[in-house]
Amino acid sequence: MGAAMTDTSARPIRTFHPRRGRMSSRHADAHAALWPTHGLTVLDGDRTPLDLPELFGRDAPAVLEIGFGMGDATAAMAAADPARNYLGVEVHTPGVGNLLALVGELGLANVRVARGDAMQLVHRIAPGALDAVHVFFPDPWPKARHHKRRLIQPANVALLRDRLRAGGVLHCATDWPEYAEAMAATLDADPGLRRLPSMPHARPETKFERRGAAAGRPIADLRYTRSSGAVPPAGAAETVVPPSL
Ligand SMILES: C[S@@+](CC[C@H](N)C(=O)[O-])C[C@H]1O[C@@H](n2cnc3c(N)ncnc32)[C@H](O)[C@@H]1O
Repeated sequence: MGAAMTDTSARPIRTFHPRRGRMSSRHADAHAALWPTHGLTVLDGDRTPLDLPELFGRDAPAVLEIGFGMGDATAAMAAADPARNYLGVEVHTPGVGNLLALVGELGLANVRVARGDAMQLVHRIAPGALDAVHVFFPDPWPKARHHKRRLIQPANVALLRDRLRAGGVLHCATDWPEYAEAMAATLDADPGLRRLPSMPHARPETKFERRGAAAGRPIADLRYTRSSGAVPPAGAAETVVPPSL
């Protein structure tokens, strides 16, 4: 690939908690074996276009999963859906190692694993290139002063919608009722998205879903499709962290 295109103009607001974590030897072995062929490092500000058919070695409908955690649901979905390519992106290193281990153990040829900030990666994906985007149990950031860190907010939704093909699906799930309401309001307000009936069984249960359900929290699945009509260009602007943070 040619020289990297970078945008260093803005420092992004982070949607994730910095978390420590070490890879187990199973994760480290999988990382050593599979990262060169199945891994992708996401660098802040890198705007080099990502060629999805080149990344997967084949041209097939592509699903992006943002914040896959330990990757069990990603691996299960990819195994059950070999005709589509699955690109998972996560910042948590043990999760990256775990998904790579599952890729090796299950022999998944249709999975690629990106490490870094998902919204940085999304900028590198061409408009209309994705068949689906999955955002399962994103960090709820319950305190009002942290709501700006939530992944599902208007500028991010506009960017994700722009990367979907017409008819492509944005599927979000949360166990946090107040975030579910805010998500629905944001997604309903996007001019290029149309709500679909909820289909909770359209995905496997995730680790964080199990935790939420065990704590008695209700699970909300919100599915939207990108309309085929013209939509305003994505408000791809990244916001800047105020100096006080
Ligand atoms: C609450 S966990 C849910 C994990 C998994 N989807 C599940 O349901 O078990 C949210 C995950 O999203 C990841 N995450 C949050 N913001 C992210 C971002 N901008 N890019 C990549 N991963 C992100 C976090 O590291 C965390 O692992």
